[in-house]
Amino acid sequence: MNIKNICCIGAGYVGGPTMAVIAKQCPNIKVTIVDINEARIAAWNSNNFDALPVFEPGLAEIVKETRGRNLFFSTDVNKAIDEAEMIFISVNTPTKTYGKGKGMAADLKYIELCARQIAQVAKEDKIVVEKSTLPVRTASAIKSILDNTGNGVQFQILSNPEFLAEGTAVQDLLFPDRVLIGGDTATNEGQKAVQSLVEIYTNWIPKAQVLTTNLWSSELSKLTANAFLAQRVSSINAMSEICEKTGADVREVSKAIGMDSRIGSKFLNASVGFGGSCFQKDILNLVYIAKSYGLDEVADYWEQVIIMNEHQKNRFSDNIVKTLYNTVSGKNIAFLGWAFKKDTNDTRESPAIKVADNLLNEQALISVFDPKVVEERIYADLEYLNSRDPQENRTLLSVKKDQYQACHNVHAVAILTEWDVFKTYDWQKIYNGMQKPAFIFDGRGVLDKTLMETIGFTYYKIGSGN
Ligand SMILES: NC(=O)C1=CN([C@@H]2O[C@H](COP(=O)(O)OP(=O)(O)OC[C@H]3O[C@@H](n4cnc5c(N)ncnc54)[C@H](O)[C@@H]3O)[C@@H](O)[C@H]2O)C=CC1
Ligand SMILES: O=C(O)[C@H]1O[C@H](OP(=O)(O)OP(=O)(O)OC[C@H]2O[C@@H](n3ccc(=O)[nH]c3=O)[C@H](O)[C@@H]2O)[C@H](O)[C@@H](O)[C@@H]1O
Repeated sequence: MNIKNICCIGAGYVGGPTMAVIAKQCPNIKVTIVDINEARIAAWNSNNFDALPVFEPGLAEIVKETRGRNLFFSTDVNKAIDEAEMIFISVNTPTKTYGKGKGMAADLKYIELCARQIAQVAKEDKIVVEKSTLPVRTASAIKSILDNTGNGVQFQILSNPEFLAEGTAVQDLLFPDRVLIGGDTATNEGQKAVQSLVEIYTNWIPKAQVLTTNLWSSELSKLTANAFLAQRVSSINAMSEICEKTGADVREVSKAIGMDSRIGSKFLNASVGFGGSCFQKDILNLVYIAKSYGLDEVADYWEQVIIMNEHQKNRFSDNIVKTLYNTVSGKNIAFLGWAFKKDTNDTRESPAIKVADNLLNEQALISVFDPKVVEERIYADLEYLNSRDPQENRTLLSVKKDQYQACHNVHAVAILTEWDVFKTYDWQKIYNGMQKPAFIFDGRGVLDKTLMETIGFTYYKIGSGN
């Protein structure tokens, strides 16, 4: 089946970039991205390309090229569903904050609402594609909702999880390691639906990299990939603590083990902890699934990845307090970076939030500078934790327009995100403006130790034992 009209429900970090790249690579397909969030759609439609809702290198150029040609953003969800032959569901699937599975299971209410809306609106056969990350076997729940409308419309469900990482989304979408498509292997219709999605991707991706599986393998592979990636970060972070006690350097250890081709060199950067909207959520979801099948040892094994990550964030703030003579009350600490990684404005589950919260509990005064994150986002992140009165957050923490303002007169600088630009700052100037002794706590290992110590800083680098 030659697809000509696609719709994507959810104009977020995944829906926006993913569909923009499909529109770019398939000029003959009309792609409409819909969302109930009017402000988000207005921002996608804005002519201020610096203010698109998602900042990703290269994305604004693609939106400029395709928007109005074959890429459209709209709040008219029903119309887009009605017109599309293939509907991607790319809505959020956060950790449940209520009821059964609270704090662990994925909240599928947005997915279910989409399925019900598709069921209600569709008058012709449709292919429904799970783009969101979902618990294994969700496709059967979606199918059950869609098949019980009684209007005779036939639906095929595909699983097509997204593996892009933020900050490199466009490159990841243009040159993915693989694309995964799961479908119904038992019927011809199921396999035809799989092929129609394969045909879309093979417009720019070599066929050998488009992998097809059954639905459940596809759904579970996404959770598995994120669990393995997060596990690597927790594993190297665990080693970073041993390095600090023993005089080893975690960067040397990473290099040494990464040269073993069985281990590989990627994803071995020790850090103040992993963040992002998905690693924690997806592992918690995996833990919940394992528990629900009575697989307690499996659940405990994966839960340890999260426990280690929490420990890494807490030990970073504990170390700041301990080094600053066991109290930070009334002391000024600059945060460079708030995003959960470089090259994104996304702050979801950023380790900076937890580290700030810990230090605010100790009555520190924090000034933050991040090249891409806006002030209100930072306050919203803190307010979400509900640790103190929102006004108190605004009194204790201020957001600065540049790095020199943020670091002026502070006792310590903490680096929370690995923005490349931090390396280019005039660190002598920063040192001159600070209280002495001047401390740097480099939670991402981005600065040069020798240079910092020559300037006069007392410099702590995560995972460095000397
Ligand atoms: N953020 C990332 O880098 C990645 C995320 N994922 C997965 O993709 C999914 C989406 O994630 P994000 O794009 O980050 O979420 P997001 O929160 O940025 O975007 C989701 C959008 O869906 C909209 N939405 C929710 N319910 C809707 C409905 N019924 N009708 C219309 N719009 C609706 C929301 O208003 C929101 O704009 C999640 O399952 C996530 O786990 C997968 C790979 C990467
Ligand atoms: O499902 C998702 O949402 C996505 O989750 C991650 O992508 P993302 O969270 O955008 O970014 P990563 O590059 O994976 O970084 C996640 C966190 O781990 C940290 N990290 C990563 C690598 C590393 O070596 N060390 C480290 O601390 C990063 O700083 C960041 O806080 C996966 O890499 C994507 O494949 C997946 O699609």
